[in-house]
Amino acid sequence: MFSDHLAGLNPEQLRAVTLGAGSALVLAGAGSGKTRVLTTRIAWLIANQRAMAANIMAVTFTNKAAREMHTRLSAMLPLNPRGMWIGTFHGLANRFLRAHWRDAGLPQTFTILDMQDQLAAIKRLMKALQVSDEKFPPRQVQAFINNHKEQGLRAEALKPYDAFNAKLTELYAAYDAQCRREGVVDFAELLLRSYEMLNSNEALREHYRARFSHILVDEFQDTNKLQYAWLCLFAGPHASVFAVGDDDQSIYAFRGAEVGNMRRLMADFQVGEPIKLEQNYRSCGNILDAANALIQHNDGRLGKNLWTDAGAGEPIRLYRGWNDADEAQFIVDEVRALRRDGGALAEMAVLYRSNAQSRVLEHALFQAGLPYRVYGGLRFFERQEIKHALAYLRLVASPDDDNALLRVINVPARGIGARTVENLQTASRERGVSLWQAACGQGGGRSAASLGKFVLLIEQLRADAERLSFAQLVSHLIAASGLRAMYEADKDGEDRLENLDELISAAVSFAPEDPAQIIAEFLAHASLEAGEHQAGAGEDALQLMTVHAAKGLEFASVFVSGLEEGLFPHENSLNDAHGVEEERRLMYVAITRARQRLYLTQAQQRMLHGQTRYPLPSRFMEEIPASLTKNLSETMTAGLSSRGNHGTRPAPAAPRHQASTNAVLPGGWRIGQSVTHPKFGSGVILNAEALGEELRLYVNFAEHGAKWLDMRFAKLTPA
Ligand SMILES: Nc1ncnc2c1ncn2[C@@H]1O[C@H](COP(=O)(O)OP(=O)(O)OP(=O)(O)O)[C@@H](O)[C@H]1O
Ligand SMILES: [Mg+2]
Repeated sequence: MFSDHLAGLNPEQLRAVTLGAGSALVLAGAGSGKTRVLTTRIAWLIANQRAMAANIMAVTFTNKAAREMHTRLSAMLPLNPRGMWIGTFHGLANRFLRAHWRDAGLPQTFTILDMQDQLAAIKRLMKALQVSDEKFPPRQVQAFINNHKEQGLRAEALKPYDAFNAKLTELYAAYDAQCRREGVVDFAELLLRSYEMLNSNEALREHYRARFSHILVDEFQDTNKLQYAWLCLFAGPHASVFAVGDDDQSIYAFRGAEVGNMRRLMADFQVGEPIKLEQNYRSCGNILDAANALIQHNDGRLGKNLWTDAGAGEPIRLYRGWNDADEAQFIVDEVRALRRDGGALAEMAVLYRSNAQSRVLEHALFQAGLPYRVYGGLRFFERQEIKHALAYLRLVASPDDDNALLRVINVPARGIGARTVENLQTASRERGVSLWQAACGQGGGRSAASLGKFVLLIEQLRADAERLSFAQLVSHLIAASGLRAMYEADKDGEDRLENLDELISAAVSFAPEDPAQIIAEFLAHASLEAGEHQAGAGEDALQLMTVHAAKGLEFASVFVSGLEEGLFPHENSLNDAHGVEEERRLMYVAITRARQRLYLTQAQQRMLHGQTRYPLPSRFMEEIPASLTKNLSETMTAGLSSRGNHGTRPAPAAPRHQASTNAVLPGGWRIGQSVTHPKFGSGVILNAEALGEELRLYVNFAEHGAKWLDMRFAKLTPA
């Protein structure tokens, strides 16, 4: 019975799930059941004939979340998920453009450029236009283009205010022209193009407005301006928009997301009072108290209270390693212990602020033989060998795809040199045709022979595509292109071969919406997929990811690592209050991922971007009441056995808390060392910051209290 699914809900949740027609906003803290309410509402709408699957659009934040929603819905209802539009903004925009490729001015098999492809396309363009990449760093050009697209602004709409800006605008226009010529779209373009189409085509807009009577949006606080405008085009005046969000978890302001959209939604869709959910079902009391205490340091919150009846649970565990390897080793040891007690690795997550931090953690995990998966690192579909194979596939689908052609024209090496490629590019520019067409028209000459073979290879693959099944085609193309042989000949190619085989498996299990479009659909899937396809999926593995990637997820045990000033909060954020507040919301997201156990770890010495740093503990640590925590670095005794052997070994006789503070600083100073100052008298070094040649020591003087000293000037001597 469907009512069973309603039985476990609390009264506010039940009210939200069963609201009548009209729009609503659920504004509630982490773990209060927003996503659960949203999913249950979809099922309720269908089970009660308020809507049919085809009338529903649900926007989720990640592909993973979309899949989970599918799974939960299928469990609640006998349902064909196909009819329902559930996905990310990008995923849904892609679906829309596939259905209307002609009106969108796109080839039927248009391909999607991911961020790397886009950067490559920009570099290529700048080279052709002879624009200096020193004056105009390609990444900056890329950011310029994407930021404007995300605000819904085309190059023509911009009003350059100086010469530099004018050049960027010109590059933006030229880049868009190149994409149109090649029939490719980047991520931001998916949304902008579909937005423009719906905006200008009334018949189409009315068609969709008549169709989608219910539009549901998860993580609404992170929608940006264009996404909101996009939603408004799909949602006619009679649509019920059901949005759930949490202003305290808004973590994409840097990308243009606006909490202001909540106010806009309330005005545009006549939403009454937001529905509040106050019971947290995810985390134990200590964890929740820590999250509440932390977020109270932010100003201008909409304000919410969260409570739980789960009991206080365990204390939050703190650990301060004496360097980053020590911190990583601590995590490894704890993970092992949790596992011995029966915990599944998949229920444990290690979170970090920046991707660069994962390297040290990975190293420690690898040495310990603990299986792990990194989310949002190098994604499966971004691996070199996979991109090569996909480029061949893209050429089969549309040989005019210049990006794809350039990627593999000489991979594996087949004697087509840079000169030949330049000639091709010149010919293509002069004649206004794609590189492929230029290649087909190339006559005579020795280099033309190898080019001719390449053309033949692609033509042959295109013919093969007609008779082979999709999976056969992928397998055949990996062999016929020479990619397989190339990696077989490479003594380190084993992993890459495994990945290529994994690609074949992905092709075998891929289910297209429209079998006639399987290649294009698969390519789109590969561009949009967020890395859940890593080899070894299915194996129980520890989860590693950035805090951003952890949004909406939950785990029994969570380690938040690298809690140091400059790292978390990130140094780029420190100059303005808004920056620090956004970092604090990010910390709030991190803490609230944990159900039973939370660890907060940091290192006193860290190697980052090739520099050794001696960071201060993160201010966020101080914002968590000590009564909720237990400090493991201080209760640890002389042991040191498993963790003492990373880097400089601390003095063996020292108790743990001294050992862990025994890093040697520039100039031979040590944390914990006794010192004398001519004016302040005797004291102990508590902390240090090093920036290049500069060293600052934080010394606690017996008579004058703690002070920061700049060691370029301070006359400090060992006691
Ligand atoms: N009424 C309930 N009874 C029991 N468990 C519940 C109830 N409501 C939600 N939960 C559980 O609480 C956990 C958190 O729910 P959910 O993920 O929907 O929260 P959320 O508000 O979306 O969190 P976040 O803000 O992190 O996205 C889930 O495990 C969910 O199944
Ligand atoms: Mg959620």
